[in-house]
Amino acid sequence: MSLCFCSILKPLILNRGQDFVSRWAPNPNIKPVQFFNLQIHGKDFSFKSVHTDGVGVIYSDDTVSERSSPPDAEPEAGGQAHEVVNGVTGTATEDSREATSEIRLKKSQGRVGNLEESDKEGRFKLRNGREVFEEKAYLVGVARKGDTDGSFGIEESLSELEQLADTAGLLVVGSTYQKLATRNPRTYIGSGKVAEIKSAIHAFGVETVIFDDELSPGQLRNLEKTFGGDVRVCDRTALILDIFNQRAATREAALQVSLAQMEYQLPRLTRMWTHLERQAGGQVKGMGEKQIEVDKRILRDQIAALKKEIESVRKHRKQYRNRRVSVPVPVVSLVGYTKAGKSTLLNRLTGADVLAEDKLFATLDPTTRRVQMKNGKEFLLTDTVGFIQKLPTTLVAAFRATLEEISESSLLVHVVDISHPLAKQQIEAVDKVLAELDTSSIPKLIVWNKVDNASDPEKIKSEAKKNADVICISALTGEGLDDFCNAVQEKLKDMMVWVEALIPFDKGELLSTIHHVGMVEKTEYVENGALVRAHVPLRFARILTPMRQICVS
Ligand SMILES: Nc1nc2c(ncn2[C@@H]2O[C@H](COP(=O)(O)OP(=O)(O)OP(=O)(O)O)[C@@H](O)[C@H]2O)c(=O)[nH]1
Ligand SMILES: [Mg+2]
Repeated sequence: MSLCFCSILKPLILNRGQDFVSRWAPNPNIKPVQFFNLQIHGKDFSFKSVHTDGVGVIYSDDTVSERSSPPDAEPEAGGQAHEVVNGVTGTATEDSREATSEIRLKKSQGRVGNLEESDKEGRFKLRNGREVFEEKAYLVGVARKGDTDGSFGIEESLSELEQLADTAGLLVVGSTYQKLATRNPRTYIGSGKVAEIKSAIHAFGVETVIFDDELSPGQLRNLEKTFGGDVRVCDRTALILDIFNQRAATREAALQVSLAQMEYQLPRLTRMWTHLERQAGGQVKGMGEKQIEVDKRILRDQIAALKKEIESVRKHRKQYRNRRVSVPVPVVSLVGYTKAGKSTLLNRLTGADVLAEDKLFATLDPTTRRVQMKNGKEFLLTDTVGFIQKLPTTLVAAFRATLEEISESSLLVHVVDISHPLAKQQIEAVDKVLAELDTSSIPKLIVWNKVDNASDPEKIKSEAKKNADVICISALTGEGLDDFCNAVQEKLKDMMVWVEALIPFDKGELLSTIHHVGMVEKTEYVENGALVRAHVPLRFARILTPMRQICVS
C-alpha cells in the first residue's frame, strides 16, 4: 500500500514509512465551531457555534445546514429531538439543553472512533495505479488587489488547484481566498483569515491545508504551528511535485521528480526541527538543530548523486537523439497546457498508445513517433509534458533535460484546448514557460484543438482562418487533421533549403530519403545518376554537399 501524498515532506532520508496513517489520520479533536463563513465548492455557507446559538449541522457529503435550538426551545412532538451529526441521524429523548449537548458529544466521539476504523478504510482510493489515502483538504488562495493583467482569476486558479488536489488523491472539503495588497511575510494571509481557516479545520476534520502559491519555508512553519500538530500545510508546488511523483513511470522521470522534490525540500527541512523539538519535549535544546544539519548534509549528498545519475541518463538520451539526427526526418514537438489534447493528437496521427485521459499531467515522458502523411512524406512527432500556470521553477529546471526535445525540434506545435473558458490565459502560461526554455528561434504552429467541444465551432473555425499560423482541429473526431499535416509540411518547407543535386545511381537510398523528408520539384534521370531539384532540411542539404558540387544548373 503506498501513501503518496506525504512524499514531499518525506524525502528518502527522512522517510517515516508507514506511520503516515497515524500522523495524518483524521483529527480526533473535531470541536464545536464558532461563527464563521465558508466557501465550499463555490457556495457560501454560514455556521454558528454549538455553544451559543444552536446546532450547526455538517453533513459528510459537504452539504451544510443550520438548525437553531435556543435554550427554551420545545422538543419535537413526542418529546423527541432528532439530531443530525455528520450525516448520521440520531434521536435524543431529553429536552434539556445540557443533556442534548452531552449526547451530541458522545455521538461525535463515536464518529471519530469509527473514522479511525471503517471511514478511514473507505478513504483509501486507487489513484494513478496506486492506493492513496484520501486526505481531507482545504484550499486557500490570495488575489492580489489591483491585479488586472488578464491572468487567471483567483476563483479559476482555486478551481484548478481543486483539480490538482483531486488528481493527487485528496478530497477537497472547502476553499477560501483573501484579497491582499501585499502578502503577510509571516503567514502569507492575514490573521483573521488564519482564524477562519482554523475554524474550518475543526469543522471539517481537515488534514491538509493547501495554498495556491508557493510558501516560503518560514510561512509554512508558522502556519503549521498555528493550525496545530496534525494539520499539514503545503503549497501548489508540493502538490504538483506529488502528482509528478505518482505519475512518473520511467526511471528518468522518477529521477527528475526526486531531484525536484529534494531541492524543494532542502530549505524546508527546518520543519523537521520543530518536529524533533516537539519529540524532545523542548528539553534537549539544540538537539533538533544538530539533527537538521545532518539531514541537510545527507540530502545535499543525495542531490549531488541524483544529478550525476540524471547526467548519465541524459547522455544516453543524447546518443539516441544523435542517431535519430543521422536520419534527417524533421522533428515536430507538441507543447501545450496540461489536458489540451497533445497525447490524443499523437495517438490519432500515429496509432500510438500514449495514455490520454481527463486528468492533469497524464504525460510526463516524451514519446516520439513517425507520422506518415498521405503524400508519402514523413516527420517525427514528439509528445511532451504539459504545462500549467504557476509551474514551479524547480520542476521546469528538473525537466529541462526532457524538454531538450523541445529546444532541438524543427517546429513547435502549440496545442490549445480552444473549448476551455480560460484558453487565452492557458496560452499565455505556455508562452511564459516556452520563453524560459529559450525556444524563440523555433518556428511555431498553433493548433486550436477540441473544436467539437466549443460552444460555437463555426465561429472558432472562421476566427482560425483569419490567422495564418492557426489550424482548427479535433483530435478526438479527426476533423482538420489533413489540414494540420499540410500546415506542418508548409512550415517545415519554410525551413528547408533549395538544392539541385546529381545523385549517383549507386546512392539510390539518398534519392528515396529526399523524397521522404524533402519536397521534390523535379527528378531527371541522366547518364550518371538522377538530377534532383528539391527543398530539403538544412541538415540533409549538408549530406548532399558533394553531390551539389557536380550539379548541372
Ligand atoms: N472533446 C474533445 N476532447 C478531447 C479532444 N482531444 C483530447 N480530448 C480529451 O481531453 C483529455 C485530455 O487529453 P490528453 O490527450 O491526455 O491531453 P494532454 O495534452 O496530453 O494532457 P497532459 O498529458 O496532461 O499534458 C482526454 O480526456 C481526451 O479524451 C478533442 O479534440 N475533443
Ligand atoms: Mg499527454
